[in-house]
Amino acid sequence: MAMAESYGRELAAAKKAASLAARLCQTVQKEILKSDVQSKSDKSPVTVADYGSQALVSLVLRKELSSDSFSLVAEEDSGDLRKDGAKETLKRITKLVNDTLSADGTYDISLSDDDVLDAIDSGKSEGGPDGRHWVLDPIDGTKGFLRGDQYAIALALLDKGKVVLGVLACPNLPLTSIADSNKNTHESQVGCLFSAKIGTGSYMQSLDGSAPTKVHVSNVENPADASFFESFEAAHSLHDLSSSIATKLGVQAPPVRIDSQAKYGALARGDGAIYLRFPHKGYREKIWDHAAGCIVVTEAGGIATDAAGNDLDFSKGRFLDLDTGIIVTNKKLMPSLLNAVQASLKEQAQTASPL
Ligand SMILES: Nc1ncnc2c1ncn2[C@@H]1O[C@H](COP(=O)(O)OS(=O)(=O)O)[C@@H](OP(=O)(O)O)[C@H]1O
Ligand SMILES: [Mg+2]
Ligand SMILES: [Mg+2]
Ligand SMILES: [Mg+2]
Repeated sequence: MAMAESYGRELAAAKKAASLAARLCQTVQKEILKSDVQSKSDKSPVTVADYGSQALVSLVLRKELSSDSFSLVAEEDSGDLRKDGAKETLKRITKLVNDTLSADGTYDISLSDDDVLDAIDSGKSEGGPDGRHWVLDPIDGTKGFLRGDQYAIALALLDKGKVVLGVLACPNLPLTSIADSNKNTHESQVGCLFSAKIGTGSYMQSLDGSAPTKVHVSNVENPADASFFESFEAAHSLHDLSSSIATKLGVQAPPVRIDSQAKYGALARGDGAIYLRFPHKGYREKIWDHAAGCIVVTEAGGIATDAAGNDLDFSKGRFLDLDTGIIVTNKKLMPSLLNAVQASLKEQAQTASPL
């Protein structure tokens, strides 16, 4: 087709789905009970809110778009919920989903436990380079969520392997900049919804429903004035490597540690200028941890690449196939950031003890 796709209906559906999921997560975060936390086979935490959020997003997307070719690549699956002993947890998830739907009032439906399991399992797609695939992280930053800190509901759409739209709901992110966080965290209202569609820019609105306003990455050119974000969890990124890169680049300010793809949202509106993510060797990045964040930042005028400067490739299935790490910044800082990254990686390789 010669005419460019507009993806308007899809973006509206994605915003609706992520906002409803955010509401469910907020309900759970208010009353987090220890018993709500399950441990997946890889020992990472998963809560009733992760499952509930995934079920809700899947349901809303299918209701809003009623397409036969629905494909969803999502983090969670129902395996653990189908086990003996998970009945109560499943009931709680079903109730959370139904309560959220009925409070919203758009859809006059009530889901059974089986409907919820099926909705969760609609996220088993493998993605890939052909056709359209939704990509969902029902809660990104589950550890942050459990601490009462930052987390995000991250939803994106791939079309022929490219991210064409993304939304990030960040229920605990202040509407005003977190750069000067000591100053205003107490007064500032929280709950941001970022959204981006290819070729049309990035927007932010309040999760409570204000009008969207356009956001832009920081235009800092001098690294001395730049601040950078990295994962809160040291296990998720090599903090020593980031600090060596920052020193080489001439960054003065200490890193701002923040959970989840809220980092991409904060960067897209210029709260900080650089996001560095260097997982431990052997960790494979998943597409749902970056797809939405990536388009929110690039449509705000930024760039996200791997440590070699290559664009992130979301067309390879559930994993991102990349060289070493992910770096995100504005266009002016990228060349010097890439140099500093390469130099630090080289040093690291030289000092690593030979086998
Ligand atoms: N070892 C390791 N290395 C790198 N990344 C990992 C690792 N373990 C987990 N994860 C993924 O990190 C996601 C959380 O995002 P962040 O690291 O940005 O935030 S946080 O500070 O850790 O909360 C987190 O996403 P969620 O599981 O959705 O919370 C994981 O996909
Ligand atoms: Mg997880
Ligand atoms: Mg995640
Ligand atoms: Mg998650």
